[in-house]
Amino acid sequence: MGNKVSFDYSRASSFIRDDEVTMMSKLVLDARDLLVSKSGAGNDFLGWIDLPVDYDKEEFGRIQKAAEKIKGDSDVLLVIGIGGSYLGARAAIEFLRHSFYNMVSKETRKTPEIYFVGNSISSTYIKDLMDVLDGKDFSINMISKSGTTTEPAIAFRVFKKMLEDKYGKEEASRRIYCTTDKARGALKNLATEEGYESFVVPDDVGGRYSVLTAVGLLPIAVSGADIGKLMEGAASGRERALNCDFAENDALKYAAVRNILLRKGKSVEIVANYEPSLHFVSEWWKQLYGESEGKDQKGIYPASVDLTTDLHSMGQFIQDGARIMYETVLNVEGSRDELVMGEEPVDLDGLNYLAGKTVDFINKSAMNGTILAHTDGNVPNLMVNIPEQNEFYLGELFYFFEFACGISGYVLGVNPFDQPGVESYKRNMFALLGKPGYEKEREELMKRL
Ligand SMILES: O=P(O)(O)OC[C@H]1O[C@](O)(CO)[C@@H](O)[C@@H]1O
Repeated sequence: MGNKVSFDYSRASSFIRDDEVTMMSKLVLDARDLLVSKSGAGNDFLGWIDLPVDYDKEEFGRIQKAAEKIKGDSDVLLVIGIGGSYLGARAAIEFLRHSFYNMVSKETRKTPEIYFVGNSISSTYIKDLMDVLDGKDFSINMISKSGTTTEPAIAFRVFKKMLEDKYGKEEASRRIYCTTDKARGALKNLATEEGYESFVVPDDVGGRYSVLTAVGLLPIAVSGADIGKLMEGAASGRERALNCDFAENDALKYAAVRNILLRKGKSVEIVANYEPSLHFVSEWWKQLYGESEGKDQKGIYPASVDLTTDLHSMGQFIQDGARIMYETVLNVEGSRDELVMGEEPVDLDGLNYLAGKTVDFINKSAMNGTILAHTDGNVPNLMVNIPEQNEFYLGELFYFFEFACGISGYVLGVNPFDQPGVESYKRNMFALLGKPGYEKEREELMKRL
């Protein structure tokens, strides 16, 4: 087991020549210069680069205090947000805490149940969540950088009313925590007006790069995870990303290799995990790379599978379908818990050959067998090794992917820090909903429906 998050592309060596890596390393090093000198496209949004070492300590303390208050007075925390305003927190909590976090008893867990809402527009989901809250003390962390996103705003209106009906306006206002812009937006205005405790999404940190701000840190702290260790891990990832030469720099190597593969026609990257608790790390990663690189009719389509689960569904396509993808395995080297297979006196299920083996050994054998099978099926394999599931390594992992993403976007020739494409659906939705100011668009769209 290693002692850091690391990247290994040795199993893709039959698809990538050393001289290709040497050539690409020059582009990648230029991209790093562009990024750290803050002279490239999107340079208003590079606050995440130094966050692990240069964050607001006063606010960090307030986050920890707020988390303690929520732990003390709430059975449930609702986290309202969408995209970068929820995926990092959800990824971290699922990665770090019990697989059945909300279901284990409060005595064992010692922290509130945590539910995520405002990441869809489903009335069924909202109503069902209201049932879950029945009779429980709860608080809300409303997270929106812009403060105007429709999905979380709808959920907030519903649950704010529920909170006010239950506790009265004054106590409700002490149970609402807003994470938003420091000065602008409807949510900031509301927070100021109602006196909600507020945390800041810095101007120069975009949503998908915001997990190490209050956006991620407050819910993660409420779950009982150590946010100090998370920042330490990110600082270690930053140190290596900024200062190591190419040969020792995993983030640069990952950015280089994925651009080499793209230029060979591999336009889909499938991130694969073998631990269900990494499902939302993949979801977080998909937003990071999808919004950063998918523009100007370019980019690698970021996809994900949970294995071995999806070997029984998507496995067929990966092994044998159109050869458009490469696979990046998130390999947790040391499993958190050990389970040894027992021996049965009569071997009716035919599993006695596994007696005495750990379930993790079986999982790793499935992983290694799959990697070789997929490689034989012409799917280049990349590995991101994670020594174990703790806060430190998660911090390193977040930073590794964020840094590599900025570099990779520059090598691709796009601005990795904007997302102009996400406005189109919003324009149409507002027009169809009859939002003032969208009358002309509405007329046009109605003719097409
Ligand atoms: O935090 P906000 O402003 O509500 O945005 C949420 C998400 O919506 C997007 O702006 C896309 O519409 C993402 O980039 C962002 O993470």
